[in-house]
Amino acid sequence: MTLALTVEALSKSYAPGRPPAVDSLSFSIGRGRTLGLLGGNGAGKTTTIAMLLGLLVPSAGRVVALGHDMATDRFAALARMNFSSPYIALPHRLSVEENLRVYGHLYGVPRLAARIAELARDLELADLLDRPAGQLSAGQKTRVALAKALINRPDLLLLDEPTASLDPDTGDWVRSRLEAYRAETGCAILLASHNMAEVERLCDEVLMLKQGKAVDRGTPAELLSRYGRDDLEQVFLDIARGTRAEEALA
Ligand SMILES: Nc1ncnc2c1ncn2[C@@H]1O[C@H](COP(=O)(O)OP(=O)(O)OP(=O)(O)O)[C@@H](O)[C@H]1O
Repeated sequence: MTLALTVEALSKSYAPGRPPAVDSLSFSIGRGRTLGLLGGNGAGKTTTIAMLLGLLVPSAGRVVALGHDMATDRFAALARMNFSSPYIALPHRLSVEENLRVYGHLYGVPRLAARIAELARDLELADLLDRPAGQLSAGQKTRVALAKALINRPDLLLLDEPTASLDPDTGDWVRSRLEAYRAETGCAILLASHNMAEVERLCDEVLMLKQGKAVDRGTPAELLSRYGRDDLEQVFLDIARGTRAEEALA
């Protein structure tokens, strides 16, 4: 399998004397595959994604994205990566189209007007293109964030809570768009999510994080069988409450 992302013993300490936010994390994602990064609040998911994007400097470890070492060669990888996070606001006064144009230029997208038209059609954004980004509803903003995340046709997509604050129907629609994009392009996806049904649907493999450490991993089916549970929500609770993961790994 060709690997899109390899992470080796990645760690981040924000302050000396405090436990690391991410503690010697290792995993890989193959082309066309989706890895779910799961963990409770403060488990280290956002910190991990920020290091993968080069926004935070790791305290230790190595990241190789799309064949490029992020410590020495990150701009070559970043051109073929993208991300979506509900915590990063789009410039408010710019219209949706202006936002997409700015990001398209940042990523050096060829034939940008045609790409924006294609995204507007695929993501049903045509009616929003003239609207200032700051005036959109949370759900509309999430759709624009998805357009921004796909603008450069990434081969590696890092998604932090891509369907947070969406109603079930719109959330389902976003998941379908992601599945279609992955099938069409072979894009690899890292998905941090608190939505267990979403993780079961989209992820080939799941990594469970607790206090910055990987405490369990496997396909959704393997985790269900290992914990003797019917759904990932119950597995998540077992791990979060700390009763079963250690036994399962023993
Ligand atoms: N800029 C920062 N400075 C200091 N500590 C930080 C900083 N950002 C995050 N942390 C700490 O690092 C730990 C991991 O936080 P992180 O945001 O990565 O978790 P998360 O899994 O994304 O959580 P959530 O699900 O709540 O978004 C937490 O203890 C948090 O308080």
